[in-house]
Amino acid sequence: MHTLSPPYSNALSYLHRGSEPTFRVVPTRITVKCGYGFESSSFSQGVGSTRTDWQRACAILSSKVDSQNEDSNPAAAGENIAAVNGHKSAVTDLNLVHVSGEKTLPPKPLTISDLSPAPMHGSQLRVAYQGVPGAYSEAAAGKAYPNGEAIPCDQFEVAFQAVELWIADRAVLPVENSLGGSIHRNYDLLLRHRLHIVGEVQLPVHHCLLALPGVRSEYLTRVISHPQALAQCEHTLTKLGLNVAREAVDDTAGAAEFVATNNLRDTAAIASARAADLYGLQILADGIQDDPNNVTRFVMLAREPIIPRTDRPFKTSIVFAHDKGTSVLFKVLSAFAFRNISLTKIESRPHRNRPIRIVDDDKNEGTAKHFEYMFYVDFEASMAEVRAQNALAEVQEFTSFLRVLGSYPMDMTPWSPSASPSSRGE
Ligand SMILES: O=C(O)C(=O)C[C@]1(C(=O)O)C=C[C@@H](O)C=C1
Repeated sequence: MHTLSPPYSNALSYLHRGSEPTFRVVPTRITVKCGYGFESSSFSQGVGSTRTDWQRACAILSSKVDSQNEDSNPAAAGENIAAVNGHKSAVTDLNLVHVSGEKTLPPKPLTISDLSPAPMHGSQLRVAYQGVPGAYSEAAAGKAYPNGEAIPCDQFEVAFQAVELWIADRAVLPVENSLGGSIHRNYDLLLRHRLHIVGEVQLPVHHCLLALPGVRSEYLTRVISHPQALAQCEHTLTKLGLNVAREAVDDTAGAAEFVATNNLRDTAAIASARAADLYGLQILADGIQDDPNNVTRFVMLAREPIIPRTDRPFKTSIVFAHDKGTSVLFKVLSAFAFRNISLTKIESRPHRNRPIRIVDDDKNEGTAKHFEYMFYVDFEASMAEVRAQNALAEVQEFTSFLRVLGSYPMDMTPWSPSASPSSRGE
């Protein structure tokens, strides 16, 4: 028998926990060594049409750029660690932030000026997302936090760390798409990091084929985009006669920006209409996703969980494993079925610590090699409901590892699929 990790170890203690930190450390002394300056873009703010424009307007939290700076400044190598007022962060593997010129100073105690109220009453939430302006993740961050300040990050992991290091207050990250399936990387990162899911947003994703002005589709030898976007448009590209090379890049808007800045007349990008505007590209084809109802589900992550409620529909996300492998799956799922709790998602990922279980057969017939999994389940109930607490108590008995990733309001916004070309009079 094992115990649930806080704050779910005891349903009552969970219910009585504060939902948001009352105070937070303001990272005024944290700098992001990205070479672009340290202003971040706001959702309401235009970012210009070229990379240079938006580089001026925002910083990408980039581990890559930081390591380039390291090369040019050998004295700083090995010192690129996160710090607030000289207090080093526990996380040192990504060179996310660097405090310059303070190498010899001992850590200073935090003072009252390092603390300020959580950004709940007027001040802007800083929301990390992966990609560059024009990415769907930026739109999802805007839907989740309409008055938030968008902070682009070059990798999913950087977005997680931005929240852990108080550079951002929330991260908004994709977990699954209705056509392309799960974004496995984020499932793995949810387990590796200690952030809590505090909400979800579902974003209709409407893809366009973008190219430089004047380029015709006959000239194209390559289409580039995020692998999910390429998967979501696979059949339509073929129907359009675009049997050209398809190459994966980090994000859809990054693909558009790459075509524009490198003046590539033989390459098209799959990205949003907003990316076309931002990077000065023309739309060769509109609505090229294979299904008009193409939706990506994003989760909102925070350092603290929210208090679960029962006055609106809630979802709870858990991850579990068992020493004896998949044999417990049926028992675990029956704990929900028995209480009429619907599951909305089930996903399995390789068990990180023990991906294979070797079992020698008693009858000397050989050795079975079982793959081991972590199971991720989303169910439609709030942790404030007794039936959910009882179900988890039962799941706990059947599993050797169980963690509640979050209990959060379901996205119930009215369905509005992205506008099709015909509905826009084209
Ligand atoms: O590349 C982007 O624009 C993203 O925001 C990433 C992403 C994803 O990871 O699935 C988000 C939504 C779409 O499904 C396509 C790509």
